[in-house]
Amino acid sequence: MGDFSSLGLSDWLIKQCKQLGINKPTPVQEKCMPAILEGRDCMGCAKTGSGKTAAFVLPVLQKLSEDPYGIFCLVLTPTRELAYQIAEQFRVLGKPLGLRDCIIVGGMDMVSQALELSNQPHVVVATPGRLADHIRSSDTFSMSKIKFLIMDEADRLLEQGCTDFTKDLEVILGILPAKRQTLLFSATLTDTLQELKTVAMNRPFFWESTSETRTVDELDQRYILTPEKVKDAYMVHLIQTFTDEHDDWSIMIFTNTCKNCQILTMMLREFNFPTISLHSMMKQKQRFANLAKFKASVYKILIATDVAARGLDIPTVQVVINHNTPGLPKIYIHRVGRTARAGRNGVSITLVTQYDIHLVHAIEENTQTKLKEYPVEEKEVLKILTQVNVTRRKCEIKLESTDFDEKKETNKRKQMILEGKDPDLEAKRKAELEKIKSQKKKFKEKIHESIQRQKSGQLKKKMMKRKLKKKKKAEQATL
Ligand SMILES: Nc1ncnc2c1ncn2[C@@H]1O[C@H](COP(=O)(O)OP(=O)(O)OP(=O)(O)O)[C@@H](O)[C@H]1O
Repeated sequence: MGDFSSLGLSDWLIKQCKQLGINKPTPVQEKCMPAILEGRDCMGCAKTGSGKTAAFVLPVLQKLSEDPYGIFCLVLTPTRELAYQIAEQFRVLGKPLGLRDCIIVGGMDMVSQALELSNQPHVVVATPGRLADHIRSSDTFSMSKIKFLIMDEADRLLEQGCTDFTKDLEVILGILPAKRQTLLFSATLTDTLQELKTVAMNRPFFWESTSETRTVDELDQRYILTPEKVKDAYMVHLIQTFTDEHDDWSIMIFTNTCKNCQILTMMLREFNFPTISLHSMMKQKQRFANLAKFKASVYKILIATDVAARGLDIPTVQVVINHNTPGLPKIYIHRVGRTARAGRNGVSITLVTQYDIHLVHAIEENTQTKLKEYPVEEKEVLKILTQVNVTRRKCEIKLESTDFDEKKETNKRKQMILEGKDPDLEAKRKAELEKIKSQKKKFKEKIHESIQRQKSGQLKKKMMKRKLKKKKKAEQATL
């Protein structure tokens, strides 16, 4: 493996890297940085925690130092927390340049963001929705001269998931110059390669790590097969065991919904575990504050939805627990990738119900890794089962008495308004659709009934005929 200077990095940047303990380039850095410094587009696909951020930050800073101006580089990323983390890397590594960065994410004050944008920062790190809002509503900044467009977690940005960035990306790409370098990075690029190629067209250099497996070797991947009703007890037992055995540990727990995230947090607090949550129904400031407290080990357990599944780099995380089995292998790869980063060891434990076994098979096939069973003293789990389930129910009742569901409804309405939809009209449409669906269902049931009736009528007739035939035969025989 070469060193940073043989890749073309300047001494001042190498010195900055050393200060952060970055001494030798990782493979993704070694392969992608020369191509980027050469002026090529680049798509880098490397495992979680393998240093993809520095693979694009370092060459951008090198180029910026040769010709500094604003706005030089735009980084797009799917989550707000990740935007802050990337901006921090730029700021720390680019300190000697007096780098000015600007973070444009939802949930924060739009006016001060607009002001920062108009001051021509060198680097803008943004989530697509908020940046597109600024482009639509203001003409006080220009991105027509940017040299670099970077899409971190590029596959997530380009896929049409529950948060669809397509429209916002169209707006953003519309104001960027055609002559630019586009850099795309993720641990799971290959699934969306074709879409990505349409964004990066300048002789793109594509690099993917050659390893057969898609997760890191340092990660011990485990599962526990459990009935749905015993899941929480297993989780509490696991946390208790980790607490007893380790002083210096932190755990990330992933769950499927904001509500579940909230309930599990309340429940673990009832058991006196230092727990904090992160999900999209929280106020943005609270999200940042909770993440900061977790990073600083004030709280040792973070319960999150998939909003925290990608990119977050928290070296103290030794354990990831999947409270639900992720429906997609890609999501699994990112979730478990929050531990065992940069050569460290880590454990992931996925709670699997009988209905999720096919999902585990899909994960194993995709990652080319076999998950091993995590040994647990079942007796110990059963001892706490009733207490855990009663506590959960108590927390559910407590949450129901708050305005959590109402807030969810309000958030949904807000989202619709932002998407240019009328929530009342949408509700009416939904109700009409439901009506049509139920009418169709009734109609189908009626048809089914009448066919059944016809069939049974025909059957009766056949039976009658058979009876008559038999009777005739019997009469003829007696004659
Ligand atoms: N060359 C290096 N040597 C040692 N550590 C490094 C090196 N490059 C980066 N790191 C450190 O490795 C950690 C993980 O890096 P980074 O967050 O960039 O991973 P990533 O590949 O983007 O992961 P993910 O796919 O989860 O987003 C960071 O703490 C970073 O400082």
